[in-house]
Amino acid sequence: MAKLQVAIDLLNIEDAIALATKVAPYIDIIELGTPLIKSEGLAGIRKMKDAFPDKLVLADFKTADAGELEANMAFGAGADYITVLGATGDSTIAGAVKAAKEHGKGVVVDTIGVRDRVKRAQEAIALGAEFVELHAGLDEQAEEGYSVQVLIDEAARAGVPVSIAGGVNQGSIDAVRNSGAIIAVAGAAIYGAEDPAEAAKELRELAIA
Ligand SMILES: O=C([C@H](O)CO)[C@H](O)[C@H](O)COP(=O)(O)O
Repeated sequence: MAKLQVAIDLLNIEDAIALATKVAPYIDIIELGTPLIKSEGLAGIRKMKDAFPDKLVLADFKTADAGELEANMAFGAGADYITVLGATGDSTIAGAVKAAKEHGKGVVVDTIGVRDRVKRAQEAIALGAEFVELHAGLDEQAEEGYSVQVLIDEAARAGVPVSIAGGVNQGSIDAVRNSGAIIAVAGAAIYGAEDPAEAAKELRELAIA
């Protein structure tokens, strides 16, 4: 696996920066989760990028419309990546990709709510997305019978660059790596850990094992 991404689903940017400070040595991409962005806005993105100029910062906008406009907002605030929903129309993805090219940044297409994630991932890459996040969100994870294994199996079949997000932890990261995913995304496994730095270190070691 090439990279480890921490998804920060906290609501306060000071807490988020404090967490990122602890885990930064083990992390490649710092994600401001959707609730954090809704809480702190574009100023939160700017504060995070200013605190970590050498890290890639991902703004989890989950954009559903006005792709070019929202991507310009995220990149203008310092984000390196923006997420756009795969469930939305091709023109929204294409608009965000246009903005990304102008800024020298990247679009990540999030498969939340998409029925055929593999097919949509292939379409999103053809539209110019840098990679696709095969993602089961927090609500889907809470549904009975959910297992991250479904995403791992899809990553192995996708044939395009993907990350996996949706309950990735120390128990599953080995399989995530072997699936061919280029990025493992871990949220609760890090921010919910008693010792987030130790959790991130462990995930990093398992990710490159
Ligand atoms: O994107 C996420 C979710 O939609 C809330 O914003 C999570 O950050 C993502 O699912 C990763 O978090 P974990 O599932 O806790 O690893």
